Amino acid sequence: MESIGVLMLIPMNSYLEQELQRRYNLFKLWTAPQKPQFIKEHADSIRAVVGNAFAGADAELIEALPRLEIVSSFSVGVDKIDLAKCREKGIRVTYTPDVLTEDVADLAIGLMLAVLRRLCESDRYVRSGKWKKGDYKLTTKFTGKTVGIIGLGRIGMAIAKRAEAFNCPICYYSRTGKPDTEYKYYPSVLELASNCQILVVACSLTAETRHIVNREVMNALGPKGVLINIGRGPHIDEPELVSALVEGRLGGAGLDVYEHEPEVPEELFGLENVVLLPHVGTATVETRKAMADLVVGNLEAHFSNKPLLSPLV
Ligand SMILES: O=CC(=O)O
Repeated sequence: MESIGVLMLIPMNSYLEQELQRRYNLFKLWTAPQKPQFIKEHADSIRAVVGNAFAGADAELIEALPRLEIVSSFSVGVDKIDLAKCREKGIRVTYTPDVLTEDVADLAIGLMLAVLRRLCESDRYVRSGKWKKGDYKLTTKFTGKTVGIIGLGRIGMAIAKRAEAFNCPICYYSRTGKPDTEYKYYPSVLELASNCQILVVACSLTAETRHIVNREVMNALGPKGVLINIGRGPHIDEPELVSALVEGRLGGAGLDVYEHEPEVPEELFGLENVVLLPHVGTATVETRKAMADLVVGNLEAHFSNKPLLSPLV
């Protein structure tokens, strides 16, 4: 039987790579010196693409792979995949929801604590020997702060549950109110930002949610407000974020994602009210293995004509 060709776009997880290699004819795009040439050469055998939060199947790649049947993303965010094109061509799309929800929500709470209690800055204070010359200054309490969540999906809800344990009142914005929660709903992000102390971006990135946090929203959050982003960089107007922080119009920020990763605006490096992480929301050994198993499980299901485990398209 002809072995099934699977194209992996970038290196993402060695266990996933191994498992794919055991089952399929795995093409690793990043190893090719001439990528377009490589795709052309193997287009006749590639039936699946595996991407992630950084690299997905765009229209050009989809057009270049006439036998493509499925895109299986090693991520919950699918903004790098041309979903409309996949629908149009009958290409299935799977992703990795649920298995990563806890890690991302944990990290969001970690960022809130890190920014308000200045955890990273105080760690630097100890390491640099400054403690010997005097105590670190007072910080801000987290327990009881009002947390506003943009997007009350799986991850948004998991953040809300965790923040509730810190006695934080919860409010949220989403396209429509959720009848099954008692959290306070605001019909606009501006109203949400005006009524919370910590604003968290937890929605998916679409044309509608790009720059959902703009200058006006940051001004509404204000000089004591804290912005947390565990969604995608383009949710926030980044140059506006930099000026709001530099000018003191925003109280602080905890960021796991950026508009042009891995580029991070250098103006942020010297700010003690900012915590910067390198897009690690799902980056634990346990969760990455569960994500890898789901990618492989979806491909196996597809190629044995069984129902997909986590289909999106
Ligand atoms: O950013 C991570 C993901 O989308 O899974």
